Amino acid sequence: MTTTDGVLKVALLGCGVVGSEVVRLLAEQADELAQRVGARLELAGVAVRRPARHPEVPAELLTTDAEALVRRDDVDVVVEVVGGIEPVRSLLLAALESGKSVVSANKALLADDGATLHDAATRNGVDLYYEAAVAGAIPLLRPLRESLAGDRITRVMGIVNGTTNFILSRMDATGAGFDEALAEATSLGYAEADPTADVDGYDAAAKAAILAGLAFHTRVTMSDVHREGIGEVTAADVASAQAMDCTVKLLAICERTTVADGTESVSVRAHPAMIPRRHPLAGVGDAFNAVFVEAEAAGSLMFYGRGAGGAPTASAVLGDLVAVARNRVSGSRGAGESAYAALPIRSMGEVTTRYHVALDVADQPGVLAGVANAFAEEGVSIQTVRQEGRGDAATLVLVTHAATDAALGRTVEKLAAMSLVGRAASVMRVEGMTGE
Ligand SMILES: NC(=O)C1=CN([C@@H]2O[C@H](COP(=O)(O)OP(=O)(O)OC[C@H]3O[C@@H](n4cnc5c(N)ncnc54)[C@H](O)[C@@H]3O)[C@@H](O)[C@H]2O)C=CC1
Ligand SMILES: N[C@@H](CC=O)C(=O)O
Ligand code: NA
Repeated sequence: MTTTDGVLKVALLGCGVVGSEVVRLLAEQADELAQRVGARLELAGVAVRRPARHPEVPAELLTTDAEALVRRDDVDVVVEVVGGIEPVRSLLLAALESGKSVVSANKALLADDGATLHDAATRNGVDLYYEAAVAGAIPLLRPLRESLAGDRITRVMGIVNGTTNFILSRMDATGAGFDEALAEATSLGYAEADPTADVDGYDAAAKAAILAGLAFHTRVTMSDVHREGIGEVTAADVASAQAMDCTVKLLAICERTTVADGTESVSVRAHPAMIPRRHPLAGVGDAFNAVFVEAEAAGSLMFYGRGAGGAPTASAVLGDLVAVARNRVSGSRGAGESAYAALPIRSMGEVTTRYHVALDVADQPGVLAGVANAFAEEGVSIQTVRQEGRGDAATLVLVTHAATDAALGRTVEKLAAMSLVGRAASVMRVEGMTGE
């Protein structure tokens, strides 16, 4: 569909942190956006739950009937900044089925059931864009989908959750415990009233699923992602990381693995890990995000910036809105989903990782041999070992070479069952270290 009267009508669903900034930027930049698109972008309506709470929006645009709004014939593009699965999935499907293009910031929905939405977009010849859903303002999905479409991406690793990065940065800088750092994140407005999705890693896992799908041309959903949050990260873990010149980050890691017979699979995970301080991701502080992309021809690329917040996220939403609006003006559509590779998902147990293990041990002859034996029995090779303290307060700190996550997990279980070994003071994966 092309615009006939030089105007494209936009239905906005949701007017919270992000939506209110979309409204502001659309109004403030109306003339420039019209020049860039070749048509004026006008709000057809703004669906909210409580109209009285939105004095910033002209009253005649506000509605509580999102369904009627997305079905209106005069609407060209639906912008969704509500969040969650339902009723949003049904609303966006209705929009796509009735020929509207969709811009969304909703990683939870895209990671849960992006395939259904993509299918509807393709069937109806319209666009589905969601740059804001991963790493907010940082242009990342379009580079994966377009700029790197001629290359072969092998790995995507990054910090994609601002709230947890702020918490871990505070724990690292001040020695604060998790609860104290979370309270500070809440008081500064980074963490939401219910920070579960951030703290428990759901937000990072959803973003990892979206990144893996785009990077490897395959379908990945939330249920394919191995997820661990940062709720268990202790001040002792952070101190342990510091002792080996590392810091703790919540990482999203998407990898393509090729085995000897040429068979390929992908692994997708989001979990806390220690990374060396010299690694570029270690220097990403506060609520910032950064993502490393490794591609065969391009080599390593790093994307850095604000992954959260109203204005930065609205920037990405408006970028998508301009892109889909331009397509409508020219009567075209952008690249749709590319999932031809249909790669199998590698289970976490098969993924190759490295562990840092700090054990409270009795400082007695034979302890080190017993510990080394537990690793050897599982075929896990130790890279470094050092002892901190003496007597009852002795701690053995080991860093392994790469081994399967399953073998490392079994090793830790064996260690925990040994009589001369007390509690494991810290067990954490290590990423970004050079060497095997
Ligand atoms: N806040 C951030 O920094 C970022 C947010 N996002 C995503 O953007 C989306 C919106 O996030 P926020 O603006 O932070 O959330 P928010 O909670 O501030 O705003 C959501 C708005 O949607 C409204 N709403 C809820 N159900 C509705 C319904 N059925 N019909 C109409 N309106 C409804 C709510 O009243 C609220 O005003 C989410 O998908 C979120 O994951 C993505 C990147 C960053
Ligand atoms: N809650 C998210 C916001 C953006 O996706 C975060 O903290 O990064
Ligand atoms: Na982005």
